[in-house]
Amino acid sequence: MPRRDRGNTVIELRDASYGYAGRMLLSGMTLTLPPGSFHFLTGPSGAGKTTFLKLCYGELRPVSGHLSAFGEDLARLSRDGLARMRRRIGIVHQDCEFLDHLPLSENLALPLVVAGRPVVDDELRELLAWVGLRSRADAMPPELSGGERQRGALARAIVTSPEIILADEPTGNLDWEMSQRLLSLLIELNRMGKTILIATHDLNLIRTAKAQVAARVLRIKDRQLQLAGADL
Ligand SMILES: Nc1ncnc2c1ncn2[C@@H]1O[C@H](COP(=O)(O)OP(=O)(O)OP(=O)(O)O)[C@@H](O)[C@H]1O
Repeated sequence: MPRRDRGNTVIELRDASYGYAGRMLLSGMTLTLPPGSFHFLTGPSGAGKTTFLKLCYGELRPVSGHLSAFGEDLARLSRDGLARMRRRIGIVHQDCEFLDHLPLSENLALPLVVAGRPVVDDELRELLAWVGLRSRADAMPPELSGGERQRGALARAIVTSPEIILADEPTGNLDWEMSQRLLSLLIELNRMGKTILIATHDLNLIRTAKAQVAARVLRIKDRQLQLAGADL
């Protein structure tokens, strides 16, 4: 199926708003995420970071305004169209849930199976090695440490080669060394051309990233999405 990208936006919002049960949470959001860009999303707990990511991957739809992904208006996408769009997005969820009765390697293969794509063992092994989990392929998820789970979740998010990675507090429960390790994987993905958006509270992580990559910081404040200044 031909893709109708405009080529210069991965995610675009124009005056988009969202609220739960009639209570406005995010309003008047206007933003363009170009391909290959690197953004952080910050804001106090409860500000709406997870909600914003859910809007970006079509789990939620704006109550007003416009949101498009890869040039396609989410409001006009059919179920199939939405499923196709989601395959182009890798999501690292805050709780990085796995199916506990399947070994890590099979958890990683699941998105490929769901997408009807072949599972190539060598490629899975290579991906596991890239996130430093080569020796954990047969481990069951409950046996994994917090850092191993987060790296496993990142591997699972990118196994289908998505164009953008949305990560929700990917270093939330990690020590500083492991946070830096995860960040360096995300930076490497960005250097390969992937668009990255990371929700985080961790200002040290943002400072460390900004020393290595042209990262910009989005902040949710007073229900508005703002581009933060250079003061972080
Ligand atoms: N399904 C829902 N129904 C009603 N309210 C919700 C729902 N999901 C989230 N909220 C509320 O919306 C607000 C924003 O939640 P969200 O999880 O997006 O914030 P966040 O910035 O990611 O928070 P944190 O940093 O604590 O993870 C919170 O007040 C939350 O209670």
